[in-house]
Amino acid sequence: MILCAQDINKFFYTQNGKQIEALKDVSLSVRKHEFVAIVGPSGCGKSTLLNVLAGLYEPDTGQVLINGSPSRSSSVKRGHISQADTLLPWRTIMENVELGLEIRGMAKKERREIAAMLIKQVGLGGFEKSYPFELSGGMRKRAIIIRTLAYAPEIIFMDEPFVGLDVQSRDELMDDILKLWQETKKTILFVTHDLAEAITLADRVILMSARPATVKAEYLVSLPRPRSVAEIKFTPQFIQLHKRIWRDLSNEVMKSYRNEASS
Ligand SMILES: Nc1ncnc2c1ncn2[C@@H]1O[C@H](COP(=O)(O)OP(=O)(O)OP(=O)(O)O)[C@@H](O)[C@H]1O
Repeated sequence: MILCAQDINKFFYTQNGKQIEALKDVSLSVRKHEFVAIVGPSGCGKSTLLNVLAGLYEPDTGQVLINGSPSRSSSVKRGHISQADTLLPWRTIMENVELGLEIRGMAKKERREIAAMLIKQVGLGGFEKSYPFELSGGMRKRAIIIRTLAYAPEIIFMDEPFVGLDVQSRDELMDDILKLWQETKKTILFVTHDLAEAITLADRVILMSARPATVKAEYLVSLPRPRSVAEIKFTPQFIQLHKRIWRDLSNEVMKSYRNEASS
């Protein structure tokens, strides 16, 4: 196991002192090279869980181990891709993609080679000298993803990276992620509210309950790889699995509505 979370509990406090229980007794583990998607009702605690797993938030109780060491002090290189557009507007695409390598002190020639290879791999060749504002939303997301891949993290945490993209750009980006994952076999933890996205990409889908989030169920996605985003959703296995998880997810969404109505 590359990542192991045991009995995680996490609370927040609002400005008027109200306690919000975000995570309750969450335990899960992730194998090296595995692609795991986390789904659940809106507001259940998915992002909080990802941030705790990535070591960005300290849990109130429980622990997260990455390669056997506490997540916050582990030396395992990790990448984090959030919903936000985090490209630096004053740097070209090449300069953005090589940013992590530059911070780590890699020589210019070497980092340019790595960045140029990744830029070509995701079809951004020709845009090396462009600035982020000159690219479409999908192209910018691609640049963000390869900027993370450039410094070769062992494990990547992705929080709804396709938010705000149109369907076509999202599908293209999913194909890119599938291809890059197939080639690099990184360990990926991916949070999404879109079940089809989760099944298309992942080896395993973890369903979180309505808040406070606990692990409600896990589903193995044994669809063959390589996968094509355009075709996979029409296969009987995909439809069957989607129906099964959808039923369980809908129950949690209804619970979440009821909780909101009664609070
Ligand atoms: N920094 C914070 N301070 C206070 N409350 C917070 C904080 N971060 C999250 N919360 C609360 O914790 C709960 C879980 O939030 P979280 O963002 O993890 O859910 P989510 O499942 O990722 O939501 P969505 O699907 O809408 O993105 C929510 O009730 C949210 O308001």
